[in-house]
Parts: sequence; C-alpha cells; structure tokens
Amino acid sequence: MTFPVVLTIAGTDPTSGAGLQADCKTITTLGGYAVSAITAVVAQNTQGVSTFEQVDAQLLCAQLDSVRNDTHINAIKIGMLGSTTAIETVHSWIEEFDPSCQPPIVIDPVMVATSGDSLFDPRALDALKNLIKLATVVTPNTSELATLTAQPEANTFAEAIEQGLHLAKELDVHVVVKGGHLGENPVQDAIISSSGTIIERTSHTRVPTHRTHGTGCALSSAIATKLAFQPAGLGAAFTEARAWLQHTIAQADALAFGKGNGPIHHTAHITDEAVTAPARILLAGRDPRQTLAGWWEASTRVRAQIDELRFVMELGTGTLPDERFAYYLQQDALYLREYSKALALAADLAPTLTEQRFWMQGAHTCLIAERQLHDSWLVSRGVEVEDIEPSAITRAYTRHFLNAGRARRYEELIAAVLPCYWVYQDVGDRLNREHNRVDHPYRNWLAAYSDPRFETSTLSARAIVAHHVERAAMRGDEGLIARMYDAFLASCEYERDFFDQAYAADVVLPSVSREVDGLVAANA
Ligand SMILES: Nc1ncnc2c1ncn2[C@@H]1O[C@H](COP(=O)(O)OP(=O)(O)OP(=O)(O)O)[C@@H](O)[C@H]1O
Ligand SMILES: Cc1ncc(COP(=O)(O)O)c(N)n1
Repeated sequence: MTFPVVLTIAGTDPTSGAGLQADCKTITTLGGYAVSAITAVVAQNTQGVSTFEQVDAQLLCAQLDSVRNDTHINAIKIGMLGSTTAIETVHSWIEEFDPSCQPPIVIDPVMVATSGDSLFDPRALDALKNLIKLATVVTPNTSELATLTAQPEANTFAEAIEQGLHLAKELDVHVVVKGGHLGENPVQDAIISSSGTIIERTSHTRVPTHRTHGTGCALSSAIATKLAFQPAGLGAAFTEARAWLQHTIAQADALAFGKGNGPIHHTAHITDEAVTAPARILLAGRDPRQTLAGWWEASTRVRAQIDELRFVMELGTGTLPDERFAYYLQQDALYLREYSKALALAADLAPTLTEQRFWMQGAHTCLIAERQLHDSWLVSRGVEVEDIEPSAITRAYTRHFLNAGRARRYEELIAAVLPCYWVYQDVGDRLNREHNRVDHPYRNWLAAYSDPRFETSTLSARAIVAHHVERAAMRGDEGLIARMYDAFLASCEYERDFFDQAYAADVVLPSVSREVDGLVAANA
C-alpha cells in the first residue's frame, strides 16, 4: 500500500493541539504519510504561548531538503512562518520545484494564536503575500483576512466573502473564507476561486465549546491531505475536510485535554473505527469480522452494486423519472415507520443510558422524516402513502431487524440497523458531492444524506456497534460476532434491493400529478 506524502512546514505545539504536531495527526488520520519541517519552536499550551524561537534559515532549508531528497511530496501545508527570513527561505525552496511538478500548496497564514498571542512579525506581510501567490489555496481567518486586505475585520460572513473575493483576485489564488470568529450559528465557510467565484459553501452547526485550539491548522492540513489524494478536486477537498473537522470539534469536549482552550479531537474518527488507510493496516492479519472496518470491507461488493444500479445513477444525475422516485419514497415512508420501531426496541434493550438516548432520538427522528416525506414531496404530487402496501423487499428488510429486536437480541439488532445509517450516508454523501447543483430535481434528498448531523449520527451508531463487537471479542464470543456480522451484511444487501425495487419488472408505479419544488429527507 502506498500513502500520499504530505509535508507540513509549521511551528510546534508541545501539547499537540495546533501547529506541526496537530498537522501530523490530521494527515495521518486522513490516510496520508506526514513529513515535516519546523519553522519555529514554540513553547505553548492550551492556555497560551509563553515564548518562541525561530529556527535559523539554513536549518529550515536543510530540513526541507532532507524531505525532498528522499521522497516525492504529494501536497504541502504551510502554517506558522513567523519571520520574513522564514518566509523567504520557504519561498526560494518552493521555486526550486520544476513548475510542472510543484505539488498543491495550502497556506494557513498564521498570525495570532487562539489565545491572542502573536506568532507573526507584521513587517513580514509583503513577503507573506508574495509567498501566497505561489500557493493553490490560502485559508485566513477573518482577522488574517483583514490584515492581508488592509481592511477592518469583517463583522458578517458577507463582509468576509467580499474581502475574500478581493484577496483572491489580488493574489491570483483560491481563498477559503472561514466564519469561525464571527460567532454566527450556523458557522459558514466558503471557497473562492482565483477568478473570484464562490466554488463551494458549507454551513455547520456551531459546536458550543471553547475547545477550538488548532481548528485552522487542522482544516488546512486536511485540505492538503485531500489534495494529495486528488490534486484536481479542490472544491471536494474543502467540503470533505470541513465535514471531517466538524466531527473533531464535536468530540473536543469528550477529549477534554488541558486547562484552557483545549484542542479538537483529531483522531476521533479512527478511535470510533472509521475506515481509513491506517485502520485497514491494523486489520491485516485479524479476522475481518472482529472490527467494523472489516465489516465495511466485506460489504465492498454490495456497495459497488448499489453504485451501479440504474436507480442510483439516475438519482445522481437527476434523470430519474418522478414516478420511480415517488414509488421509492412511498416505500421509504412505510419502511421508516418500521425502522422507527426497531430503533425504539434498541432503546428498550440498550445497556446504558447513552445508548438508550441515542436510539430513542433516532426513533423519533425517523417519524419526523416520515411525516415530512408525506407532507412535502408526495402530497404536493398527489401521491398517497396510506393507499399502498409495503413491497416484498420492504417487508423482508423490516422483518429482518424487527425479528432480532423482538427476540431481544440487542447486538444483532444494532448490527442490522447500522447499514441504514452508514450505507445511506456513504451513498448520499458521494452523490451529493458529485452531482448536487441548484437545479437538481432531487437536490434536497442528496443534501439531506450528506448533512453533518446525519454524519454525526452515523458515526455515533458505528461507535456503539464497534463497542459491542469489541466487548464480544474480549469475551471470546465468536458466535455473537458472527451473528452480528451476518446481520450487518444481510442489511447491506437489503439496502441494495431497496434501491433497486423501483425498477423491478412487476412494479406498479403511482401516478404523479404535478411538480412542486422541495423535498424533505427520507430514512433515519
Ligand atoms: N465552534 C465551532 N463549531 C463548528 N465549527 C467551528 C467552530 N469554531 C470554528 N469552526 C470552524 O473551524 C474552522 C477554523 O475557523 P476559524 O475561523 O476559527 O479559523 P482559525 O482562527 O484559523 O482557527 P484557529 O482557532 O485554529 O486559529 C472553520 O472551518 C470554522 O467553520
Ligand atoms: C505553531 C502554531 N501554529 C498555529 C497556531 C494557531 O492555532 P490556534 O489559533 O488554534 O492557537 C498555533 N497556536 N501554534
């Protein structure tokens, strides 16, 4: 297996919340191989910066050469540089790349730490702007954006966007505008192209935490890592990195490190067993049934079949006929009623209050989604749910998990309900990233499944199931693990058949009366 190499050029943080150490964690978590060059040694922690010293130019250059002489670099993230000397050293070093082979460069123009301590010599501003001209993308916060554009700090996201447009054109660089400092909820971010158009916008719930130390470092190194995998996909690199960041911020209070503005939880995804390249390496030699990463690998074939279904492809491109979509939504509404019962059964059987709360909340959300489906898209097209019967597929799928629940087999039940989160989130997120556009007929369906709240629920469901697999493995209960594994894979197959049924030969499609815009999400 080969890993794309991502170089971080940054200052240090001994407590690993920001700077070079945090960048290395981010790159590793997202499946890259992290290499680094130190610009400044900073004595800091979650409470502030006590002192720092710049690394001299020769030593900085020697570190950079050590990396370049030994490996191909797939992407570069540049963070704290601090002084004119460091900036000019990095500038000259980058200019030595053959222009046709220069890796993508992400610059986080670090000036002031979250604690308010300065990490930048203001006399270095012109040198920094010259360096930014060599970059692919720059990711200033609102205060850095104001300094770079010589304007007062923005008070609203719209003002920040104006400054971002100005900077993009002036320096001929893509700009990520970040709303973290604005206090608005939801938090908005956007990426602007060098020609001055907004490529992507994101909107996320503001996490109520003071533990946001290192968010800027993490976002920029995550974008660099995504670019290392896919150099041409800057828009997707930004939205994927931002979605990843949200979960790390949401888990910061659980990490609870330090006495001050603590760090985000960079590795939250691997601790709850997300499937990343490192997780796959850990799998080598282990029975794939013993980890969720192994389950996911085992479902690869079925997931590929889902991607190739006519229904899914047309849903993505927006060419799916209304009647097929209406049929699917009718069945989905019926499915959700039963799925909600399964989640309520899981709540009843849950061994802890946290798990009980999670499943109960899911059961409730399903019923809201079922109502919204009915009240919006279907009603507006004159399609009723009450008139129809569940299909054979809907019946078999719901029986599969309800049987486990009614037999009070908690672990099997939660393994069986997991694909409805995980497979849906995976398919929806990819379709949304590849196809969503303002005039897409099913854009709200696509957006719903890549919603960060759905992603957070999916990660929680995975964490709960992973915990029970782990416990069964510790007890040596191979039989239970095998039953959970089978229940999970059977549900993946039902997911495929569920998507496929609107194109079954004998399907009776509803008649759809008129077109009205707007559709609300199906499923959990
Ligand atoms: N409380 C929060 N909840 C959700 N997202 C947040 C929160 N605070 C910051 N973010 C996100 O974190 C990223 C960094 O934003 P911010 O504007 O704070 O940049 P920064 O100042 O460079 O970060 P840092 O705090 O590391 O210096 C952005 O994607 C922003 O949307
Ligand atoms: C070496 C270094 N680089 C960047 C930051 C900014 O991170 P934050 O604004 O979250 O403190 C930092 N504190 N230290």
